[in-house]
Amino acid sequence: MTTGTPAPDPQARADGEPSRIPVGVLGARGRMGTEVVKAVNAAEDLELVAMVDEGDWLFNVADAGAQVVVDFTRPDVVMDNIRFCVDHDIHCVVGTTGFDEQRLATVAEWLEPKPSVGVVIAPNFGIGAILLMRFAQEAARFFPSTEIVELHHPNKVDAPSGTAARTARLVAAARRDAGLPPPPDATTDALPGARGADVDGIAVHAVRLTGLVAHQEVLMGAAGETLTLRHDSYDRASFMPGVLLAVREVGRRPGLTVGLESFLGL
Ligand SMILES: NC(=O)C1=CN([C@@H]2O[C@H](COP(=O)(O)OP(=O)(O)OC[C@H]3O[C@@H](n4cnc5c(N)ncnc54)[C@H](OP(=O)(O)O)[C@@H]3O)[C@@H](O)[C@H]2O)C=CC1
Ligand SMILES: O=C(O)C1=N[C@H](C(=O)O)C[C@H](O)C1
Repeated sequence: MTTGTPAPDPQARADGEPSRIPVGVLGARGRMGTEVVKAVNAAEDLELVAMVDEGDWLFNVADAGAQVVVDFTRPDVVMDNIRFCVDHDIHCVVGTTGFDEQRLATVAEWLEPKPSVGVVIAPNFGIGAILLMRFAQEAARFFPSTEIVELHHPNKVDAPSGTAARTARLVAAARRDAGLPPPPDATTDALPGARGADVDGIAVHAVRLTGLVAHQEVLMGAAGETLTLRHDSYDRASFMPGVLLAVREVGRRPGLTVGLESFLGL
């Protein structure tokens, strides 16, 4: 340990005031973007410097000096946004869904020549949802049957949800690690779609319903018993503590981080 005068903070302001992290928001007029703008404005250590929506000039975030960009846009545009930010040495916190292994590998490749840039991609910033994924992973090996039901507001563009897809992959991996065979619940005669989508061998069912926000159940079954894990986001405010944590931490986590688990010490 060294003693004496601490090294100067490269972000410290000349007037001695604590510096604030300049943040840009992509998808700023959307359901999530609106909430992020409010949360950033309310945080004393963050400064909203750019709001970009469809049709706006993406260069605004670079021109405004954003050090961190938060992206809640759409699966079909998010890759271009990340590419732009990485190229301009801007850290990214990405909540937009639609990431498969191939997309994640592409982002990791873009980051290779940029050793100081961090990108966090998390399908869900809700603490309860992250814990549900962890609990499902833990329980997976004890139950031969597992299915997932995700329930969302009717304006959601993608199905199944990014959270459900990641939960299915995590559960499937835990089952494989434990040597479990695929769930034994095949149906010989089903209308197409009735048994949900197959994500890594796990059936995922998507409900869209006016009145809902974001909800997920993981159902597990063994002889004579079931376990149901459920999480409910009743308000998009539920995602904000996780988003702000990622904004504050991403600069200290270069490279690609998938999921917020490691930021929570999980
Ligand atoms: N990780 C998490 O915790 C969460 C993730 N999500 C995910 O976030 C994403 C957004 O969800 P939500 O806010 O409900 O969706 P919205 O449709 O309400 O918001 C998306 C916004 O992005 C805008 N947009 C479209 N293209 C661009 C672009 N090229 N540049 C900048 N902005 C653009 C849209 O504009 P326009 O409407 O004009 O097209 C819209 O304002 C989804 O993928 C969703 O699944 C949602 C909740 C939590
Ligand atoms: O679109 C949404 O609303 C949500 N999207 C994310 C997902 O697809 O998992 C997270 C949350 O479920 C809300």
